[in-house]
Amino acid sequence: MTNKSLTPDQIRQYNQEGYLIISAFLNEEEVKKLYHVAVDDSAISKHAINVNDSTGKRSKLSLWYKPGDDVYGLLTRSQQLVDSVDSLLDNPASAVCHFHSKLMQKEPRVGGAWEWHQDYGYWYKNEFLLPNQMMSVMVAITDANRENGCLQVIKGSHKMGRVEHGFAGEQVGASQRYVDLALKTMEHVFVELKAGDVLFFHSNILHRSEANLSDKPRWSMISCYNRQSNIGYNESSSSSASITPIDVVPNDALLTWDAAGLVEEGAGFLSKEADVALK
Ligand SMILES: O=C(O)CCC(=O)C(=O)O
Ligand SMILES: [Fe+2]
Repeated sequence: MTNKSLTPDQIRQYNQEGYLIISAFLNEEEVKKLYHVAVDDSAISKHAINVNDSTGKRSKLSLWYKPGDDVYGLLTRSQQLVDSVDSLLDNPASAVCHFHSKLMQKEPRVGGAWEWHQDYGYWYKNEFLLPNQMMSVMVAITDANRENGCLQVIKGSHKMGRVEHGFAGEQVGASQRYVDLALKTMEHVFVELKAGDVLFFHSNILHRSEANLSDKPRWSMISCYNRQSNIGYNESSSSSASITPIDVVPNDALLTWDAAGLVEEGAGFLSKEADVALK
């Protein structure tokens, strides 16, 4: 990680398009550490939730609320990541908080698709009122491309505001009618990332991903951020986490601190039954 602030141009681009890619956000050593810890992490595999797509293909994800002193937490809490988020979220007077993080494990030939949705389509159900104060950050742990099911976005669709969501198999998806209308005038972008690249995206941007039909895994970590000023009134599992300012750590913590995988007790893993948005 470097110590570079986002430029006014990058901030403008995020506001205009609803997403921003920063290439090589992590250096090679950082990616390697993250990857090796992730694939060996027994807490991650033990708490993995299977989510089927509409064709029955299975995606695995592990989700936790409290960013700790493990490698993921140190990345989520790093000065560079938190400062970048701070410069993109609305209401700079209020502190940046962590809503939840998840490790997305799209295994070769198994990893399923994600339907078109807005993350705020879920989070609205948690009764957060202010979508401009929420965002997701995807860190590519492996390369992500068309072959292994990279994320796709509809550029500028965050400006539509929240779209109606309903069930699509086990997942919650955005109204197909509104997706179709958006695609008439807005660009459909495949967000291909190299391991170590980071994608910042607005809580209301429409996004999806295809199944992984390749023989390469597609692993990524997604951290979701919120402002302290944005209360999730129906957010019990993390009631305090999402409005507790992040305990920021230096950028070099990821490499220099003695950090490994997730600690079972501290993280507060999600079980499928417990989540209002997955139900
Ligand atoms: O990992 C992906 O391809 C998309 C996952 C996603 O959008 C989500 O979990 O909200
Ligand atoms: Fe999403």
